[in-house]
Amino acid sequence: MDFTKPETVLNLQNIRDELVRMEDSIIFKFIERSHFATCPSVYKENYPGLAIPNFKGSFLDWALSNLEIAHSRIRRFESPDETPFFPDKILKSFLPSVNYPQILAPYAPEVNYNDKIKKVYIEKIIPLISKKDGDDKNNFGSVATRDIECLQSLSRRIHFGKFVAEAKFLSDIPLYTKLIEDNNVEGIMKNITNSAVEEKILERLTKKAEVYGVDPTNKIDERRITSEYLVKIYKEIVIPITKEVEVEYLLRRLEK
Ligand SMILES: C=C(O[C@@H]1C=C(C(=O)O)C=C[C@H]1O)C(=O)O
Repeated sequence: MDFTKPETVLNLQNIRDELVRMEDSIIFKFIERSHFATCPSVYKENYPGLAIPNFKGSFLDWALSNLEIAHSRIRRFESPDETPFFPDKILKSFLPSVNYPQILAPYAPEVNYNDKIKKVYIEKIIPLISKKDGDDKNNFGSVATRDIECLQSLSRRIHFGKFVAEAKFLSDIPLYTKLIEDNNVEGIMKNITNSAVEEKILERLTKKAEVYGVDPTNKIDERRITSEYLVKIYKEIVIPITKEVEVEYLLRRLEK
């Protein structure tokens, strides 16, 4: 897949192959995060024990927003497959623009589910993948660093739904035009859903989790990432939000 060649990006099989490759990255990043406790203080807004001068937000927000500012200066968010968590804070790059060809509709950057991704990551994924509950004050920095890796991988995977949606729109313009004109959200959701592909993903995740395993150094009384957890995360979070991205992108597709 080459973002300077739209035909390689809007090929549905190429997109699905890229989504498969992202599974490995997400699993390994979850395993890295699983070495630490939940560390709830990392996610608390203005937590007294983690006072950050001149900043309103959580320790994670400070780390993630400042990393995104640095990455924006080296052009990360000009790439069509990258969606920032703090779009209002990123800056113009000092590198020359790559001038990627237009692949998605102009409003695509406005389809941004990162607030929801961060919320569900903190509330539902962290309790599943952390090795135990509670704060580990010596590892707040490591935890935020691992969280950022997990969040950026989840964000890229879920927002790939825009490329899937564009590829599906182009594969049957009359069908999707009618559904969009009728604001038929249910009909769009039904038509973008491919249960066979979803089933295959969940089966593969089960096998991958068994093959990759989890860190054997985790102590007996510590939580471990199981294939059930990974399947649950994809089935209840990753795939549904990817489809929400597809539907929202398509609902606006006839905008001039
Ligand atoms: C990504 C696609 O669209 C939908 C979302 C999927 C997912 O998030 O894994 C899988 C199949 C479809 O229901 C696709 O068709 O490949």
